[in-house]
Amino acid sequence: MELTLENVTMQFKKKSVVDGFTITLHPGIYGFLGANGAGKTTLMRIIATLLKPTAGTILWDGKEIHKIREEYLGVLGYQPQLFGHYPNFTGWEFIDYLGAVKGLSKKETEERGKKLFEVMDLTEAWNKKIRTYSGGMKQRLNIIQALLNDPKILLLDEPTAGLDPKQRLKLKNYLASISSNRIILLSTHITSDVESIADQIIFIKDGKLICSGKEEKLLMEIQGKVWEYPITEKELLNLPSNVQLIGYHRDGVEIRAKVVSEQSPSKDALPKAPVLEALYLFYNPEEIDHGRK
Ligand SMILES: Nc1ncnc2c1ncn2[C@@H]1O[C@H](COP(=O)(O)OP(=O)(O)OP(=O)(O)O)[C@@H](O)[C@H]1O
Repeated sequence: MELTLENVTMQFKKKSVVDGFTITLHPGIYGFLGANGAGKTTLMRIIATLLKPTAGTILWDGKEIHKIREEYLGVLGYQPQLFGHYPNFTGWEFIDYLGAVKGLSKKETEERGKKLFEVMDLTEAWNKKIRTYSGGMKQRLNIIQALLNDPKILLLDEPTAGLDPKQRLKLKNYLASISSNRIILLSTHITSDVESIADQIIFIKDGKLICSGKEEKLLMEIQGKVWEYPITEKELLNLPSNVQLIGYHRDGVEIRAKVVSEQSPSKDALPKAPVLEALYLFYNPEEIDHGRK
């Protein structure tokens, strides 16, 4: 089971928003990390065959996906960021309808749908009209429809948006439990969404693959470069460009800053363990908010 992206490129008005993306995916969870506008959604839409790339190919077990589109869509589940639900359908009617569209029998839809409503904490709302759903409820219905056909390739575009911490955890655990025999690509810009569940991390920036691999391996990049130290308010607002702020907290009158820096930023700096958020900020330094706690 293998999904291969070869030099996938997408240009809009001659601007490459996905640029020579090459990677091979195997069963497991891939945390797809990148800032807003990095190209995650565009690449997912290309993998879902909704967009045809300007250049490059995607192969599912060696076959070009557009040549086997019908077969390919049968193994694909896609949760887009925005999803046009039918407001006058109940949650269940919507899933029942999509089950038919996906070619499932009534029995299959009922069995899988029921289980997924439970997993997504939506059982109590199954018979309510979608127009009465909150944003988070619609998101959970959106995830249910992606999982309905028991897909071998599952594309989740910021699935945790609108979910509370308990629902996030439940979703994480569920994805971990089904990941051994399917490829799950989960896009997010929130590193904690994929920490501890992703088998591999993929970083995208400006449409380009920055790096990919196991979290521990990628963290080697910032090994020995994460520091914490006391800092004044003025210093905090005027950090040198080679010192990247990850966060800070106030401890009484003292402010303690956490940074990524090649060299120790202060004689009082203590080395800290590298974490995924630090690596994300290392690749996206312009995102650092100096006013953030
Ligand atoms: N149809 C389009 N026409 C022109 N530009 C587009 C189109 N779709 C996307 N873009 C641009 O491509 C870039 C990548 O967008 P994309 O939505 O793929 O990023 P993203 O990583 O998913 O971001 P987000 O986390 O905000 O969803 C952005 O600059 C966006 O404005």
